[in-house]
Amino acid sequence: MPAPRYASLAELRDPKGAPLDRALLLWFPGPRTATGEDLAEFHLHGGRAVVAALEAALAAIPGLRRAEAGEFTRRAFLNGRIDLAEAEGLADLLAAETESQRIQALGMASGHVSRAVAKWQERLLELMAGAEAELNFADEDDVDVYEGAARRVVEGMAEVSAELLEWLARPAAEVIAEGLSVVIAGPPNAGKSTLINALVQRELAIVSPVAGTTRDVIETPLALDGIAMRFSDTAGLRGEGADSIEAIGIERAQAAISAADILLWLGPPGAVPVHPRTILIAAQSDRWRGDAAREAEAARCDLILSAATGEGMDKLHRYIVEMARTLLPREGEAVLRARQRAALAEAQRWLSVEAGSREADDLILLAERLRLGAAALDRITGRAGVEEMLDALFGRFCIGK
Ligand SMILES: Nc1nc2c(ncn2[C@@H]2O[C@H](COP(=O)(O)OP(=O)(O)OP(=O)(O)O)[C@@H](O)[C@H]2O)c(=O)[nH]1
Ligand SMILES: [K+]
Ligand SMILES: [Mg+2]
Repeated sequence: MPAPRYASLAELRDPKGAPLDRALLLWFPGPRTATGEDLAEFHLHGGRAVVAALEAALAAIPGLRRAEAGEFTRRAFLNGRIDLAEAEGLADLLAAETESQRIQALGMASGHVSRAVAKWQERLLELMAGAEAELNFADEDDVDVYEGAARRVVEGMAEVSAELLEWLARPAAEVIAEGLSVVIAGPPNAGKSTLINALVQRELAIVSPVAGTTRDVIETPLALDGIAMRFSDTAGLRGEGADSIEAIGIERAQAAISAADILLWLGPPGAVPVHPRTILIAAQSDRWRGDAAREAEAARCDLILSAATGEGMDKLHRYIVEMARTLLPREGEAVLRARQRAALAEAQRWLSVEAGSREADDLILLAERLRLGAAALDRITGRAGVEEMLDALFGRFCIGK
C-alpha cells in the first residue's frame, strides 16, 4: 500500500498482468476521510476506455462494486461526517451551473445552515434547562419566582422566534437553483420576440410583422452576471382581433406575467399589468425617434431600447441584474431549501407564544413547546441533536443544590 495521504505513481495491471495505465494513487485510511471509511483514489488518464478497463479489473475483485448514485454522500451522512443540510448543499454544489448557485451551495455544504441550527438548539436547551429546573426543584409556593421563570422562557423563545422569522423572510434556495423568471410582455408587434432573440443571440422565436405571431410561452435559460434566469417570450396582449388559438396564448401570457419574478413591459406605460417588479421599456426606438407623441411616452419609461440598433441593450442587462439582486440573498447570507424552510417554520410556530396568554404562564406547556420546536430544528440537520444534548447538559448539572 502507498503511504497514507501521499500521491504515488504506479503501473496498473489487470489480474492477468496486462498493463492498464500509469496512474497516481492516493490512499486515505478511515475514519478521517470524506465518508469516514477507508478510501483509495486512482487518478487515471481520462479516456473512457481507460476508466472502463480499470473498472472491469476492479470488479473482478470479490466484494468490490460500483457506488450507487449518491452513495458516498449517504455513507458520509450515516457515518456522521456531514449532516443532512450539508448533504443537500453538496447535492446543489454538484448541480451548480452559475456562480451564484455555486456560492450558495458551497455555503450550505460547508455547514452555514448547520451552524445556525446548532446555535438555536443551544439556546432552546438553556431555556429548557431553566424551565425544568424551576419545575423540578423550586419551591412550588413561590408564585413570583415561578412567574419570573416563565417570563424569561417566553422572552427567550420570542428572541429565537424572531431570528427564525428573519431566516424565513430570505429568498428560497430554489429561486437560485431554478433561476429567476423574467417575462417579456406587451401588445402584439411590440418587438417581444425580437428582444428575446437579441438577448439569447439566436433565432429562438419567430419574428414577423404579423400581429399575433407568438402564441405559446417560449422559455429559455440564460445566466446574466452569474445569476441563473429563465427568460420567456409571450403572446402579445390584445382584447380584440385574436383568434381562438391566440386567445389561449394570451391567457398563458397572463399566467406567465403573474408568476414572473421580473416583468419586462414593452407596451404603453399606462397599460402595464400590476406587478411588483417591472421594467418599462420603450422599444423599437429607431422607428419613432423624433415623433413628439412617442418621445413623450418614452420619457415615462425606464429605458429606451432598439433591438435593431442595440440602443439600450447594455442598460437593460444592468437593470435586470440590479432587480434580480434584490431577490437574491445578500452576500454571505445562507438560505434554505423548501424542506428546511418547512421545518424552520414549524419550529417558529412552536416558539411563538402570545405574552399574557394562558400558555405563557404555564412552564409545563412552555417546556413542551420548546421540545417540539427543537425537534423540528433537528429535522433540518437530520440528527437527533437535542435528545443527545439534553443528556449531556443534565449530566453536567449540579442537581443537589
Ligand atoms: N426597426 C425595428 N424593427 C423591429 C424592432 N423590433 C421588432 N421589430 C420588427 O417589428 C415586427 C414585430 O416584431 P416581433 O418581435 O415579431 O414582435 P412581437 O412583439 O413578438 O409580436 P407578437 O408575437 O405578434 O406579439 C417585426 O417585423 C420585427 O422585425 C426594432 O427594434 N427595430
Ligand atoms: K409579430
Ligand atoms: Mg412574438
